[in-house]
Amino acid sequence: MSYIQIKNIWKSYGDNVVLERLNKNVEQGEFVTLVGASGCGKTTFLKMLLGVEIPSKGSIKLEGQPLKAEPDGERGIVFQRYSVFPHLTVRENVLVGLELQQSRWLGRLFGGAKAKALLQVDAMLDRVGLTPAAQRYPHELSGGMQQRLALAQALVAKPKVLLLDEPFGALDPGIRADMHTLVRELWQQENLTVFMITHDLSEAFALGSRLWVFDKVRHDPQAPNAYGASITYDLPIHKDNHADLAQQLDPELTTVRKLA
Ligand SMILES: Nc1ncnc2c1ncn2[C@@H]1O[C@H](COP(=O)(O)OP(=O)(O)OP(=O)(O)O)[C@@H](O)[C@H]1O
Repeated sequence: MSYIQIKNIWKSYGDNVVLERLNKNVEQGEFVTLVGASGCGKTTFLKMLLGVEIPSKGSIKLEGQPLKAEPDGERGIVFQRYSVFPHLTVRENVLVGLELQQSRWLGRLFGGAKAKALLQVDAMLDRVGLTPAAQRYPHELSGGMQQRLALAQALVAKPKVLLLDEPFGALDPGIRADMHTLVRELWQQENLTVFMITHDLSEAFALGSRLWVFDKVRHDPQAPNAYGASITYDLPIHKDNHADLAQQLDPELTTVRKLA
């Protein structure tokens, strides 16, 4: 049995069919990179994996169990546009990641539980290199530091699945390279299963172990919303096949570039 089983997923909003006929199995520890034209439903797919969107049809199973209809500690997410609590320090923001998981109803931890949580928070800040900035507020951080904080917040609750929605899209190339190294380390050390949306194919090749291209296979010019996107390519990524992949993906590459 595969770790994640995606069976005949469809997603519509009213008459707008966004995704159709998604059927995939993913094993634990895979790093799946998702590319496709803007608006084709990649974020919607990630939200279904997170549990904040429900498929219109079909099922997603994690370790054989249907996904819970709301996010839980099993899955952590990082968005491109970072959204943390501006009035909380870096350390407090990461603590929130644990409090939301461990104290569902109260949303706060106290006493011994809080002291224990803070040890985890400090260890996580150390992993992402933010210990010196622990007492700073988000507006005092650079873009790269903000994304490190977003990663720390998503990972502190020890999720098994990490969902990344263009997490590095707004970063300068040098900072991006640092973030790639960090994400690779965290992926390998924590044995995470990762899904990452990107508009940058070289980033997809550099980080992923598998590439999915989302695209529409059916079009009706009279009714552009009648058909959704499917996964049209599912390709293994190896260190030495990037050039071959780029060649195979030429039409998509153009689309992705045009719309990025
Ligand atoms: N809550 C919603 N209600 C109605 N329509 C929605 C909702 N969320 C997304 N959509 C629609 O679903 C389609 C897919 O959106 P989505 O954000 O998943 O695309 P995407 O591939 O991630 O795009 P991008 O690459 O630009 O981020 C769009 O047409 C969008 O307008």
